[in-house]
Amino acid sequence: MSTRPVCVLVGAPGSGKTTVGSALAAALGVEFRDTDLDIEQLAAKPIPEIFVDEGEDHFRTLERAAVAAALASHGGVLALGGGAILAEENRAALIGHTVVHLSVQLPDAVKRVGLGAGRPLLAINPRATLKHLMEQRRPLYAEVATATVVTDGRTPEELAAEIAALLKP
Ligand SMILES: Nc1ncnc2c1ncn2[C@@H]1O[C@H](COP(=O)(O)OP(=O)(O)OP(=O)(O)O)[C@@H](O)[C@H]1O
Ligand SMILES: O=C(O)C1=C[C@@H](O)[C@@H](O)[C@H](O)C1
Ligand SMILES: [Mg+2]
Repeated sequence: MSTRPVCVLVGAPGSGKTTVGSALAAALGVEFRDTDLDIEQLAAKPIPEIFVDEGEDHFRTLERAAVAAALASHGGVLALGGGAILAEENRAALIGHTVVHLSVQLPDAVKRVGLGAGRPLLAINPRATLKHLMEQRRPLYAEVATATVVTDGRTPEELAAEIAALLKP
């Protein structure tokens, strides 16, 4: 039998995929994996450096490979990068998986992301760029999601408990 994630988390930057995903994995007693971290380990450098040195297209190529590998081999909670759903190949690969969309509105996303360093796509005019990214991607998150959890004003622990309850058969 092939291994598949118990849950895949998707959502905008700052939606809490990494934070809630770690808490959810701990609550379920399974491993947490994050394709952003997989890519950084494979490239042996942080994502902002990949964007600067090789460009976004190269990052997206690494990301498609990381998503396919993780979906095929990870049995725990899997967080995808915020832009992974842009690739049709990734959206198709998610069909048949349990995919939770962590939804967030702009005010909470801005508070959480902080509009500082570390997110290369938000380097210029961060608030307007984040707003645009979120509007462009909202239908794509909805397309792949089997459930949507509203995260605004809620703690990562509350959200992890809610998702754990959703996953119960
Ligand atoms: N529900 C929440 N309430 C308050 N703060 C949160 C919540 N979820 C995440 N945060 C905080 O927001 C910041 C961003 O969270 P996180 O890195 O988990 O987002 P992400 O969805 O993984 O983003 P990215 O797409 O950039 O990987 C972190 O500092 C985290 O502690
Ligand atoms: O929203 C995005 O496109 C990104 C989000 C992060 O998770 C990283 O995957 C990277 O910074 C790109
Ligand atoms: Mg993350």
